[in-house]
Amino acid sequence: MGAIFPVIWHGDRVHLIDQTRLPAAYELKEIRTSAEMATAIRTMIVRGAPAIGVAAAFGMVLGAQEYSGSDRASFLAHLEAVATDLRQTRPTAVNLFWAIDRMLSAAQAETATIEALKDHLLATAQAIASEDVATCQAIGQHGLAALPSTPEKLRLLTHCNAGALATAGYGTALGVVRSAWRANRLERVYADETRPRLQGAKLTAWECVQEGIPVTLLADTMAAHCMQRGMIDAVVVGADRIALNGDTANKIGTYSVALAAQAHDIPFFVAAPLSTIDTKIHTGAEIPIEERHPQEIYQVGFTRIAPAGVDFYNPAFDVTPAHLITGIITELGVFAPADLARGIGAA
Ligand SMILES: CSC[C@H]1O[C@H](OP(=O)(O)O)[C@H](O)[C@@H]1O
Repeated sequence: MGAIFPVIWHGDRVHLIDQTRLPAAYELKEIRTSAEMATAIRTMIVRGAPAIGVAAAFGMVLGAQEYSGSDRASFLAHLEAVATDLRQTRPTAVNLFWAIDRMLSAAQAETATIEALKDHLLATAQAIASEDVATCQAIGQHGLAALPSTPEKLRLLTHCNAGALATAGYGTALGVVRSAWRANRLERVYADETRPRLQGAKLTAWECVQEGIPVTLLADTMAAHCMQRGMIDAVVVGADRIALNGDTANKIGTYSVALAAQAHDIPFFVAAPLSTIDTKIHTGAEIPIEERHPQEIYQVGFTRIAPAGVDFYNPAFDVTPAHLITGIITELGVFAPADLARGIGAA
């Protein structure tokens, strides 16, 4: 298999890799309406912060296609309604809101006709996607330069899936992995399975196998043990929202990995595009944490693993405080958390 692109524009509709079917089956889900795109994001057919933003951008294009009138004001009102639906799909990944806002800004363009404006919206969504692939490749290169210089071939641990499937292509944390592999600087990836949705087992392991990258799958409880045994040289994870002080929201369990990395003096990197940095918030305490259905915890496949009468708590993300993060790898370069705001020109 060649490069992986989870969101593909196809004439007048979108084809999504159905990530709920991997690794058992590689299936494309056809999305023809903005409502179908909202459902696809909410049900994690497409997931991953940048990928959610790209999907929402094309959801706005589909929404524009659904308008058949000729009045600009009512067209813009229709787009705002579509944006509201898409905004309500998932609360944590700021890329979703960044992409929707960029599409609404594009809708303010002065064009001769509504049809020309629809074309402009499509071009904007396509730009968001192509820019994200280039951004991930830049993150990969900056991340490669930031990794420990020894050993020659590194053993990297990652959590969840911050790969091509979680972006427009190439990946953020897995973008660093891909760049290290292609530079002959990688021995193997240790992938946390990442309960409850198992993105590590189902998606990261799949991406590594597709690319021939040696990968060891770990139960989430094993990361600290592997660090204690000297099996891990560095940790690289993705992000869903980063505050200006560097506090980072990422998949649940990331904070635990960061604590273990600090305890064993192992570098812990966050890889994310600038579109993941929320310049409106100063600390991680302001990041909304999505809570998902308890069934994700009490059911594995078709098997219920907990008795009735049990309460559940299912936060999809946690916040790693900036002091546990060695560096934040962006397309502009790698920043210590304390330098992030100044580094991106937001100070
Ligand atoms: C490229 S960052 C992807 C980021 O999003 C994932 O969350 P989800 O699978 O729930 O969308 C996870 O936090 C990844 O690190």
